[in-house]
Amino acid sequence: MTAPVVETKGLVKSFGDVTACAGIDLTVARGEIVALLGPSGSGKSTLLRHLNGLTRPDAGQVRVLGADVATVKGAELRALRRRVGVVFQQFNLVGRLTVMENVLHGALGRVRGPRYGIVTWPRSVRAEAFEHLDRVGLADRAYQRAGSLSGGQQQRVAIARALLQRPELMLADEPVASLDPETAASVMDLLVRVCREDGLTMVCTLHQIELALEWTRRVVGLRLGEIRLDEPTELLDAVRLRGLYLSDPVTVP
Ligand SMILES: Nc1ncnc2c1ncn2[C@@H]1O[C@H](COP(=O)(O)OP(=O)(O)OP(=O)(O)O)[C@@H](O)[C@H]1O
Repeated sequence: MTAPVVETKGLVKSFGDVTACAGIDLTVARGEIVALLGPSGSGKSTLLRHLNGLTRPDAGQVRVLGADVATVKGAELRALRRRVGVVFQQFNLVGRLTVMENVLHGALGRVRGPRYGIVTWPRSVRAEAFEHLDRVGLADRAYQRAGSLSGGQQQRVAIARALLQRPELMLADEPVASLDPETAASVMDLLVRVCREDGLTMVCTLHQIELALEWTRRVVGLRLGEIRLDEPTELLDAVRLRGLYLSDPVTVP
């Protein structure tokens, strides 16, 4: 059996007196497409940030692609981050640069030296970047300023940039929260499709129950920093998932 891509055991993380993760056990196998759902403040983003070493646990274990996130540092941490692509809610593109330059930034971890302008990148990397732009449907926008694109197009560029990293694990933190419903569905479709095509594992925080039900294979529901539900999507429905968002009896005034 191959080792899990993600394995947390008893993960605890607090910020002052707020406990964001209250002992999380989560195992994600290679190739799984997992949604993290739960109300605001339930710990979804904090859990996700542990998975590329942006946050370290106060207690418990976090293993990602074989690395121990509690202790990994220096070159080993950089190597882990190269293997983990991240897509953010706000796209995080450099708006004044072209679409192509933004995508090329995805290769910075494996192509040495500062790069100024597209032609300073090796031809093979440019070709690979162009392929990914084509996959996300934006080959014809390669030389346009990234800041001039719509939100949905910018997120497609961010996905192409993450793919150029050649990641094994894709993390997406509310990747469609800033988009209108139709665009959100098309970007989710793209994200899940490219992950499947490339055999990537994906963990994605979402606010929209319907998108999780339609596009992901497994839902992990968080509440107050704990996993309250972890099931294959096919066994779930919107009514059960909405239960995650209802107040706990103990917190009702
Ligand atoms: N860097 C930080 N400093 C202080 N508190 C933090 C920090 N990061 C998270 N928290 C707190 O930890 C709790 C969990 O936050 P987190 O962002 O993980 O929740 P979330 O489920 O992703 O919420 P949302 O859906 O609103 O993004 C919240 O109470 C939040 O205020």
